[in-house]
Amino acid sequence: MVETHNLMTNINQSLGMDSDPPFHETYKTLFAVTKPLNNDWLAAVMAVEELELPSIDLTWLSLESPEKERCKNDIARAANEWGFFQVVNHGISRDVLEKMRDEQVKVFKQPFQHKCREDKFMNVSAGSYRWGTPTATCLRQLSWSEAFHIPMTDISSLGDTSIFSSSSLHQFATEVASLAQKLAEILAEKSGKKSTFFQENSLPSTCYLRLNRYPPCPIPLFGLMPHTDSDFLTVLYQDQVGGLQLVKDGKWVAVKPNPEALFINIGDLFQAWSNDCYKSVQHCAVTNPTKERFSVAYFFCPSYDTVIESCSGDKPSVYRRFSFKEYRQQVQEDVQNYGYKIGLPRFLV
Ligand SMILES: C=C1C[C@]23C[C@@]1(O)CC[C@H]2[C@@]12CC[C@H](O)[C@@](C)(C(=O)O1)[C@H]2[C@@H]3C(=O)O
Ligand SMILES: O=C(O)CCC(=O)C(=O)O
Ligand SMILES: [Fe+2]
Repeated sequence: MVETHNLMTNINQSLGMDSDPPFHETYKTLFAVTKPLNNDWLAAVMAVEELELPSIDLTWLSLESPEKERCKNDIARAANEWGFFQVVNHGISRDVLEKMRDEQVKVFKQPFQHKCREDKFMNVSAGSYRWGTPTATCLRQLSWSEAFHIPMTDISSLGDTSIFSSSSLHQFATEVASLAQKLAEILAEKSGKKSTFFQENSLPSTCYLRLNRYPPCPIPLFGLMPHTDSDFLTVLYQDQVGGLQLVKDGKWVAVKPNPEALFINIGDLFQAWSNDCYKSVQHCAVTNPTKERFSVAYFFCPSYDTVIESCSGDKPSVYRRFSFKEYRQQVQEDVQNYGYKIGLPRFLV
């Protein structure tokens, strides 16, 4: 592993690729102590079956026909059985998606030192650029990726001094936000909850975009550690490379990429609010040995003081009442204290 590390460092330096975060240098001791081929988890990560997620054609939603109701039912069923699905004919044009991707590629190509700057150059809140896992004590705990967390409020105020082109991000974020809202309302209606809840409680200030880049990695690692999302739902726009995996019926499966689709997953808040009707499933990203991979996630969140009441019909509440603020704080505290998120089990009745 030490040789691989040296080789990669030399290649990167000779090609002048100083946009990559210094993964090899920073984690060289972890590379030195891990024997990848003997690790079951590495083998498991690589040897999973590739599946196509349930695909839902949103064209039907704009037609007043029996198919509209069938489409809504398909969305609810996928959220219940998989917690994940893909949508096609989602109404976001190829042009908007391509501009977003071009922007993302351009921003990550900036020299590493620039990406770390927290001034007008990036013009996003401090701490929005992250890479690797500072607390990792073995390769298994390392996320081999870099990311920008951009709150929606920052997107609307990006100025000309920022490296981000505000129009590409703004247009993408606005359209994805309205898609998220539409899907959330359908899911609320189908689980017997109030569908106006999201108009009342979702504020752009808490929603955010996460721009992910997964550099190629010589050995199989997590690009993003297994986790569930802490929001209501997430819309993911990913490229063709593949690497997203999720748990289905207790087994890790790989998601087949689809350039025509956006990928939707249920977050913890929806699982709690729907009283376990919809599933917030564990997912992760794995690295590719030769190709870099890009994805953008939009996290649909309510305002911090929104109270999540877990109830549906006659079924007793699975979770106690909690506010989004309380949930976020608990997740942050757990990540800090234990290095991982505990999530919903903390809020069981
Ligand atoms: C170390 C961690 C930070 C994170 C929770 C986790 O245990 C693993 C994944 C991280 C992630 C990725 C998606 C979302 O941005 C996030 C808020 C989430 O729910 O899982 C973050 C968590 C975080 O930043 O606190
Ligand atoms: O990049 C991916 O495929 C997954 C990203 C993700 O899960 C996240 O950003 O929360
Ligand atoms: Fe996620």
